[in-house]
Amino acid sequence: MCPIHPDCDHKTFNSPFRTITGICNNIHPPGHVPWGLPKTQYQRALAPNYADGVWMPRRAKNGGQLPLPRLLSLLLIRDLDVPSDTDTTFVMQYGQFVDPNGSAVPCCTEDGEFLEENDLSHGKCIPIEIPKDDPFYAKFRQRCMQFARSAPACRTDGRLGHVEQVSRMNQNTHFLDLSGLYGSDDQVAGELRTFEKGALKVFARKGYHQHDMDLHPPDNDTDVDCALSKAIDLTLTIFIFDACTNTGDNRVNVSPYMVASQTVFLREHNGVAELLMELNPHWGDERLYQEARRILIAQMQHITYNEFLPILIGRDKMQELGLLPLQHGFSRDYDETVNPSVLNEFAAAAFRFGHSLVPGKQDLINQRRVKERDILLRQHFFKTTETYTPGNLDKFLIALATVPGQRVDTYFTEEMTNHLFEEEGKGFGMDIVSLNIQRGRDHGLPGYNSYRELCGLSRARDFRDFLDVIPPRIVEKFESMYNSVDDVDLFIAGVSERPTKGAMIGPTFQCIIADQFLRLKRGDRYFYDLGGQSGSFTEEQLDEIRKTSYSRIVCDNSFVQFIQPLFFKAESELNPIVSCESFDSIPRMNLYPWKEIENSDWQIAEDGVKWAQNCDFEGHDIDAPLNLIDGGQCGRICIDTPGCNAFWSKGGSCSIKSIPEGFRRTHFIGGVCGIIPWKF
Ligand code: HEM
Repeated sequence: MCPIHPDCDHKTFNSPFRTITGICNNIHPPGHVPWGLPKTQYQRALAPNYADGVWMPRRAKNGGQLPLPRLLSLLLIRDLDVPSDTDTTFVMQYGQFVDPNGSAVPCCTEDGEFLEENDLSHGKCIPIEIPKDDPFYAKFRQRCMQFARSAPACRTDGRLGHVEQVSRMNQNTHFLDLSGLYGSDDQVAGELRTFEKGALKVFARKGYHQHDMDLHPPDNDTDVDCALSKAIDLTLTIFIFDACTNTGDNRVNVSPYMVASQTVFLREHNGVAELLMELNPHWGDERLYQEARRILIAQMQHITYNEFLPILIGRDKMQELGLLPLQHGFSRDYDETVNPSVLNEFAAAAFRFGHSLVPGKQDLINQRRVKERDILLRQHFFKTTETYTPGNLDKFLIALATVPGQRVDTYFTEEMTNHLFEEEGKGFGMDIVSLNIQRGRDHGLPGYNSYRELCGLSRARDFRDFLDVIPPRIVEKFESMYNSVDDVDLFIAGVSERPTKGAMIGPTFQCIIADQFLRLKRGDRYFYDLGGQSGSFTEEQLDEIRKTSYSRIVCDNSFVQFIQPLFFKAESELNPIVSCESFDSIPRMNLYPWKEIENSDWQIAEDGVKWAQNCDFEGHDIDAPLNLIDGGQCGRICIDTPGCNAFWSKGGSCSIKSIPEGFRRTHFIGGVCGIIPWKF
């Protein structure tokens, strides 16, 4: 049975707060599946290419087999350290963090052989064949690498036809909404909350500065295989039976770097909720939680578009698509016809560029910038124990800002290509490159050549036509492996492209990723800098949000004392290491614009906006929308006129362009900007 999604009611639609599941973000016709909800299908940039037109993985153009993914990986991928001159390891880590997006199906025998056909009757397996003479796996006698097909999604159009996927991993909403921190369904979201003072649950350590030592609470009930903890801190071993942390998304446990980068957001949420309570003692838990969540999501979106994307896709591309954040005022970019859902090409290929950046070791670097030690990735997949040792989280954070990042290329660490998710004592794991290539075929992604055309490059007729963006030594190998230029897999060709000027990635991945982030902006009615919406901030609030940087979040939520203002960029003359106390260099958001005037008539109900039944307002002569003010009063709100000189009055007009004496500027429900008499 396909899930039935409730239609959106008026109240939720007009709430200043986005829902946990993403429902009500888009306007959608009754009966249609709303866009961007958890466990709904990816959308596609190009129609799929399945061997049978429905679900069979893609085959070569001549109907034959495509080259074995592991052979491609062996031939094309090397483990070489190619550090970036300009960027830090954090670019990699943040990518994994924003990536907007079951039980394991056994597809191989315990001994690494293929299961009998009969045992594969569930049809979910397309295990990856390992060549007999594989230079690595042969010594372990492995011929079969686990690979379960992604689950088919219920099609949102309710029609029969080719299969669309709902990823095994992507249980989140499609939006950039920190669902990894807050959860994507109401039950999980509830489990993560304390229901007191708007706070999220933490594993609190006593005796330290408040929040600075809080960690994600341990989770003993997770479906990922987290190793038993041997936490060094004795007080911890009492509580932690299992080293998994409980968050909105289990993937946070994948490595200590990932845990460290998310923990600061957890602490930031609780810090913001606490400050909001000081400013607005009359707010209850729900209001504090929702407001803090709204601010946190805005901060994350700002960091993504202001700090991360310009490095990844380049400023020119951002400029071309109008993706660079505004310096002042509101954006008007929301377009209800834009589907924000994640593109299949993005999830199954392009955004996996990050796997090329993953370092083989994760470092612990202290405040004096001295490396204390490093840990090998293969020993730390899903083992977050290291982050529980006091002081280590700060050391991982400093390492993320200090160790040069890798480049996007065909150099991948062996930790990912031979030892991915290695179990203790086995000596081998899986190969991410093989998985990614196989995943693209599983999802029926057309070959690289089709995406070249989509992205404005010429459609290749001959392998030599790839030379415009791919180095000759790789093109030669493609030619030796693939029968036709149309057969080349998107993932492997994408990471092989030379980066576009000013970007980290080549033109094809750049085009797919840029399109995705355009959709995530234009298709999100709650995007942080959007004006005129129920979820809009006031201009003053927005100015504060724009001060956010990842460095400030780290400074405020860890013991890190010195950092460069641009966390994603290596330390340099223009980006020198400064004290966290230096608010000129690393500005801090001020929450004062969230202070609400206290007057019973104006209070916002706990659950957001409380609308009255009718609003019949006589004699309106200006084009300000009629609105119902909380408490049931009928009035008029001018929506963000330039300079925020809007005016609300019970019976007057809305045409006043400057703030008259005796009035002050404030914000109303839903973040609409206006002015009110001082006496309020
Ligand atoms: C320690 C680091 C990482 C590990 C161990 C890891 C591992 C994995 C694995 C095993 C998969 C599923 C492969 C499959 O069966 O199809 C996956 C998917 C993916 N990874 Fe990573 N990854 C890491 C870092 C990253 C980074 C840095 C990025 C991006 C910058 C990234 C982006 C993605 C995306 C977009 C997917 C597809 C998700 C989906 O289908 O919903 N990963 N990763």
